[in-house]
Amino acid sequence: MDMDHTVQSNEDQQDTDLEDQNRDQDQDQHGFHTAQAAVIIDNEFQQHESVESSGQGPTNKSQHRHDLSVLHNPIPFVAEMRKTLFHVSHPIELKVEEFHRYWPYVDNIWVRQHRGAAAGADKSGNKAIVDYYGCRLQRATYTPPSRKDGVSEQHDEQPQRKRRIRQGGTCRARLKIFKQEGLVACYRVQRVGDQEHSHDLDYIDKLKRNTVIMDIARSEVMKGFIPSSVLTVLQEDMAKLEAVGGKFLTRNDVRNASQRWRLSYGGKLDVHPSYRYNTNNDLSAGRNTPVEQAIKAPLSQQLSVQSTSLQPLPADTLFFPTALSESLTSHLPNSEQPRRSNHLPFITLTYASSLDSFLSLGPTIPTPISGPLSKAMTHHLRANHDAILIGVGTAIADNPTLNCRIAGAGGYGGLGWSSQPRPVIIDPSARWEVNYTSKILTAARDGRGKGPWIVIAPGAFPNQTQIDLLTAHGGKYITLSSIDACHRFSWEDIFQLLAQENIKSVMIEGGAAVINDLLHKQNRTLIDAVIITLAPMFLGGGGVAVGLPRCMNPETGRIVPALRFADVKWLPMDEDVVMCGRICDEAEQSVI
Ligand SMILES: NC(=O)C1=CN([C@@H]2O[C@H](COP(=O)(O)OP(=O)(O)OC[C@H]3O[C@@H](n4cnc5c(N)ncnc54)[C@H](OP(=O)(O)O)[C@@H]3O)[C@@H](O)[C@H]2O)C=CC1
Ligand SMILES: Nc1nc(O)c(N)c(N[C@@H]2O[C@H](COP(=O)(O)O)[C@@H](O)[C@H]2O)n1
Repeated sequence: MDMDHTVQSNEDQQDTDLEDQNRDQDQDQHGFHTAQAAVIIDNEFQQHESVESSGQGPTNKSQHRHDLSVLHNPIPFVAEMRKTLFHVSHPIELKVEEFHRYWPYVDNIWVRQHRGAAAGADKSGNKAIVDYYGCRLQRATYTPPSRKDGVSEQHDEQPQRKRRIRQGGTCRARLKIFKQEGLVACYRVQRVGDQEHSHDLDYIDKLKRNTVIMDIARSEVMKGFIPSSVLTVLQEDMAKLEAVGGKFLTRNDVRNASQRWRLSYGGKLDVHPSYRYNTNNDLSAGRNTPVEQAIKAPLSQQLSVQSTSLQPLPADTLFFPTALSESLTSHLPNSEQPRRSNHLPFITLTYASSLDSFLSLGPTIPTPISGPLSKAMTHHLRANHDAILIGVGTAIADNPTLNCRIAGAGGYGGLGWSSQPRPVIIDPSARWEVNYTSKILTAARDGRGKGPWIVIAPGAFPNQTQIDLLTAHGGKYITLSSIDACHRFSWEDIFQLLAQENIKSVMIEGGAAVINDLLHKQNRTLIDAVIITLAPMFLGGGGVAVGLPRCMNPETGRIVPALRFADVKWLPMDEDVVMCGRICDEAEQSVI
């Protein structure tokens, strides 16, 4: 790794890691002591100086990235995000926009130490840099300058603050962040070394507040409100405040966050209106300040306007009940059940069928079969597999997205590409004309899915535009050389190829040719689980059907069922029913 230059982080320059202890007693009615306030320039304030107005009066307009709306309409899963980015127990890929959205919630934990250039560039020549971070508690204990005769060396004329010195050098947790440019730009956050934090998240939240909390506090005070009343309002919904990291927010924090603004603001501060209304304690009775006049709209109205800047879950987000997901666990890749092969990925065969065993009305007619709940179940399955595989017939017929749209997956409230499976398309002749508008690429571009891998045979030559397009979206063509005289890959070779690409589980979605081939006697031993949705409908003749050839017992000459599943569970899902099962062993099958 080439570390060619060192950059001192903002946090390092600004963070004194000292907290005020004794300014509570001697404060004026505005919640701070003017003389003391002049001494202390808060580091968070400096960080956000650029966004604060230099104007003298309070403002009703949000000039902060984070204001009260962030607290009332938090970004989805914010508490989980903070935990994830505290532990970083596995590498996390984040979209650039996501990184900038989430990082301010954890910038009290991690302090940037230095920056380097990551080795090389990707095939498109896109450069990458790498930033190294350490836990805030990694730095040495800070000792303030010694005092002579009770007078500070730095601010002889100023009264002294009582300061708490935190013990440094106690935590060795470190991480690095690769910042990769390109069409699908990505920040990869991963741990350096194997040292865990020596403390929990609360511990660091108690020591230092993150940027979001300080922004919220500052933005409310800058509307002209007394810091202590702002604190009360922020603490009204402790669960929400805790979720964003503000469990230990103090009145001093609120004062510190707004210190510079208050010094430049000559006017009178007022009690926060929500404080007054909620406590039924009209502290500002009889006053009708300009600030109060300016903020006539109910808080809920102010919030609904501001919340447009937040990112709600996409409209197509799906939810799957926990109780049902627990019922499926026994047939999912991480179950205790031994797998068929240890060197191949866990293989789940899944599809939705009508009562007459059709997958669609016709080879080129996309056909909704699953109801809303079983559709959500399919996406739950997608979330639980590393890859999702289809034949090229399905890619051409359906122009599918092949992503996971369950709440909590990457792009649906989750971090980066978490729970997003890798789409794999078996296309020996490279006949799928993937283009910029293909849904699968649109999803990859939007960070709602991964770029597809297309498995082709030697002699298939996708054009250079398609190759470049796939690469730019994080996908690729993979040539599988072992193809038989009928231009077919063996399924074992396909799964081996995916295992080499570090795929540990594959969900086979269809279409009919793929399903029928895999259910065939010679291939079914590769399947670990079968999850089939049955919908209450007949599609009628002409559909694309799942079926097996007639089967005869060679010893008796009698016709027997072609296949019966074992370890079966039927799960009703609204109007549909889902069957989970496994393939019986050969011996068990012959008993049928
Ligand atoms: N209801 C449901 O759950 C689902 C429904 N569907 C429906 O299924 C239909 C599509 O099914 P279908 O037409 O059978 O197409 P498939 O999606 O099964 O694709 C079949 C093609 O994939 C390639 N292929 C498959 N297996 C292999 C192999 N082992 N080696 C090499 N190539 C292979 C072949 O391409 P080539 O011909 O180029 O050699 C083959 O013709 C669509 O109508 C779709 O809507 C699809 C998925 C799920
Ligand atoms: N589970 C299920 N139920 C249905 O009713 C279906 N039609 C399918 N089809 C499969 O899902 C793909 C579409 O996925 P996106 O919604 O575009 O992500 C389609 O291509 C089939 O593989 N599946």
